[in-house]
Amino acid sequence: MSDNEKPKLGMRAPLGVRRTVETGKVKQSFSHGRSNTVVVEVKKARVFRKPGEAEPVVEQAAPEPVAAPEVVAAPAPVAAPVAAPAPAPEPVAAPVAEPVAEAPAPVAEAAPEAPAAAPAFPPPRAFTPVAKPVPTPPPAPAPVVEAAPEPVAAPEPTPAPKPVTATPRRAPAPVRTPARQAAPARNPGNDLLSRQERQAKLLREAEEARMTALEEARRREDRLRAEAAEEEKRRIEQNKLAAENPTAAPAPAAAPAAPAAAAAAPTGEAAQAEAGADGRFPPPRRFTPLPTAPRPAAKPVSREKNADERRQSGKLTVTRALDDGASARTRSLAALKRSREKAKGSGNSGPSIKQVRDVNVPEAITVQELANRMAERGADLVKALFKMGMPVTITQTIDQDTAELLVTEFGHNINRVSDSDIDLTSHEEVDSDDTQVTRPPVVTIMGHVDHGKTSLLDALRGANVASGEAGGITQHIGAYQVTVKSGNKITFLDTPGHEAFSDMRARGANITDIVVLVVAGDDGMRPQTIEAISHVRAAGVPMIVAINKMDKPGSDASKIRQALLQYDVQVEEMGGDVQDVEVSATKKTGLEELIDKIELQADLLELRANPDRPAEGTVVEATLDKGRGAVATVLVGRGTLRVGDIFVVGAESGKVRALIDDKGKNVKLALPSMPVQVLGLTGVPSAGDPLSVVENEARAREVADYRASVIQQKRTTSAPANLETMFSALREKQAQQFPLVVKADAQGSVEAIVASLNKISTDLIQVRILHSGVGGITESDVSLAAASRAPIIGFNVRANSKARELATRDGVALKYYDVIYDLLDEIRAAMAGQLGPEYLEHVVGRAEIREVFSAGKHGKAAGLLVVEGYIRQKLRARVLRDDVIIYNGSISSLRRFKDDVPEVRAGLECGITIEGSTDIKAGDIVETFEVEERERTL
Ligand SMILES: Nc1nc2c(ncn2[C@@H]2O[C@H](COP(=O)(O)OP(=O)(O)OP(=O)(O)O)[C@@H](O)[C@H]2O)c(=O)[nH]1
Repeated sequence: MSDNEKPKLGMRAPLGVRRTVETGKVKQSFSHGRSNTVVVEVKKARVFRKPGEAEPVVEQAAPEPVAAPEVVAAPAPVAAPVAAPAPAPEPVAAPVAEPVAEAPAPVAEAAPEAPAAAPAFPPPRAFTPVAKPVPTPPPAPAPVVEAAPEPVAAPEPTPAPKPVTATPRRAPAPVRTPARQAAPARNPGNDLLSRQERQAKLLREAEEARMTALEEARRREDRLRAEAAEEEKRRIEQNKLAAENPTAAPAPAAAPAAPAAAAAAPTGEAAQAEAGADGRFPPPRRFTPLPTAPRPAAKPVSREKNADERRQSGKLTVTRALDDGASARTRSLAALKRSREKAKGSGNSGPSIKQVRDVNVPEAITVQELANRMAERGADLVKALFKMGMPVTITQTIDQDTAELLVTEFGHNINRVSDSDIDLTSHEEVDSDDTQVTRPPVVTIMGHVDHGKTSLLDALRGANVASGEAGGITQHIGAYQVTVKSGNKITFLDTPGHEAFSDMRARGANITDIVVLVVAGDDGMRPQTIEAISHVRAAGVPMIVAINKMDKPGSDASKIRQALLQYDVQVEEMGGDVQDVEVSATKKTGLEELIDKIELQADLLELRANPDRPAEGTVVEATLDKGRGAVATVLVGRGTLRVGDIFVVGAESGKVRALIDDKGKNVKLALPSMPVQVLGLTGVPSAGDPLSVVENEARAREVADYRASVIQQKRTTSAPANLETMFSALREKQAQQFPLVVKADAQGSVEAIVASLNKISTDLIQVRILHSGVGGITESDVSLAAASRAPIIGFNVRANSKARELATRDGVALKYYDVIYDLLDEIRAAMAGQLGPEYLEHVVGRAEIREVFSAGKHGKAAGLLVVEGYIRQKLRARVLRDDVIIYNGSISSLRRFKDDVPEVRAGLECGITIEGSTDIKAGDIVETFEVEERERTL
């Protein structure tokens, strides 16, 4: 047919509308049970043919659908055989304005990865998978295209393209035509079904291939790890060898490692390994990086894996949160209980062997403490005691004998301990004569208040302490050492003269060698002079009488000497053996004579002590210093006290931190008879407490603890009940309480104040000391006082700022004193004020009832004869029958011969009515009395 030849009408293909699109749904199955349904459209290429041209038969290449993103991720090798089915039945120039046309590029890229496919089929020029996913689910067009090679991966023979060009093709296909035309299926339904089956099969196979690849990757990783471990091991061995034999060449040892390292490591590291292998320097320590394992698809999920995933993803889901809980789960309570029971069971499994103990039992011990020492249950001991007929509680104290019964009952051994076993006994030791040297005498100045003790001591030591004392009276024991003209030393203790300091005086007398009794020549014997004489006598120490103030015009020494005789003190001038001396502290007369007499007395006493032994002494005074803590003034008795010595003092212990002498100088040591301030105590001891240096801190603590326990026991143990204590307790209950908190600057002051306050107490009101102590007033003192609404007494101490604030807030009265008698006077007045005024009854008249009448609504009227005093209207009256009061009230009316009278005197008769209906009879006595209100004094 020539070109000019026009087509004939009859040969033309009939016109018609044919379906150009085939649609169907494909269900995709993915890992983890996921699936996706994709609507697949199969577009048929529209081919324009010339009339009479035969329709080409092209079979549709299989792999249209597949839009799964998962599949995209599949490793490359899987795609190998993919390109195979690509050959387009028609060499169609791709550029079509449809997304389908973009497909060729990725396909072409995939091709080199599938060399196997290359020789089998010629490379496709334009493979257009005609699958166009209708976006029911999300997949975008791009992944679809990329996915193309993957599903085709299966070496599926079916899609093998048949070059089914039954009719000769026209060479230049019109550009507008689609890439190829899918062959119209003879039976579209069957075709669709078979395609879906194929699709499913392909997917399955792709999944299998992926799993195989993952498995391979895992094996490879394991192999690499094993190699790395082996290499590391080899390297360590090699290093060890090199260390053992440094001369040996490291090269041969390293050699085998090199290739492995090279294989495992990236190129740079491989080079280093080689360098190490040639022996010039030891191979560097290297860690072979391990490839990270790809995420396994469908493995049983382990907890570790979950943790990894959580770490990596950083996403929190409900499942993960729940998993978290599971991973953090600890042992259940039941498991814990079981394990405990098991442990208990195992503990009881063998026959338990009772441990026999040696139990230290003191003279008195609480049941609880004994149980602790025996390692037995307290309840068992109580039960045992109950069986013995002793119903005691666990906190009660039992004696040593009862304790022994219990100890033996429970199969232990008793070890009876007495106080002396724990406490120090060194004070009982006597130093041998050859170790002793002469020591200075300790002289205590005693006497009544204001008789000039401090002034005399001032005069002796050349200082002026008296002027600095509050109120001019001594309130502490001052301790001083004076070097006299002869070069000898004398230690003086100044005691307070006020009556409150009786204990201090007693203490002074007890630790002294000689007492100087100061009596003012112008005043004579006074109460505290007499008390001092008693103390001296009780202490059994010699006395020297110093008659002071002899410069004063009214002073009479002979009068004093005579007065002393009354108290059995016979001075030399009166033919006795007590030395006496006339002095004037202000004029400094008679001082030499006094010193001479002290030295003479000291010589007679032959005072000696061993300085080369652990020191022993007595606390003269103790205070709590703000900066230095507890400070004790100690008079060394024997031995030498040194800085660094460990000591026990009363119930306190410590280590000597510093020693300060009476002039305020730091000294290294204190010899016998020397008074020193000791720093380094754990607490404030009591004045009079003994101080002993011990070998070590443990011993010091042991003794201090023991002494503290004894004090505690004394305080808490109640006195045995008897009638006397019962009544006194009853009296105390009836009496009003006057609570107080006492704080003072020194232990002796506290003691004196508390003793004096207790003396003020009467049957009606009693001082109750809530707390007393040394040191400033603190918040805890205020809190304590506030609880009982008690005032706080500060003697030579003040409250700190916080305590002041607290006191203002809680309304606690802070009372400061520096003179003890001011303190006592004020407290006395306050106590009297709390009691209120007192009422005194004065009986003013007595009358005898002669007759009794009824007085209607006024009660009863009585005819009386006044026998004593007078009877007045409105006076208070009592009716007595046989000396027993049967009525107490007042007289409402008083008449004489029917006339109201204000008063009837003794010897006259009268009539009275008394308030209330009282059974009065003839013969009863009416007593009238007046009540006087008087201010109370204590
Ligand atoms: N004229 C005269 N006055 C003296 C003499 N000695 C002391 N005084 C005075 O007596 C007063 C009391 O003296 P102190 O030394 O404080 O008396 P004290 O015995 O120490 O008193 P307390 O410390 O309270 O026990 C002071 O005013 C002294 O000046 C003296 O020898 N002659």
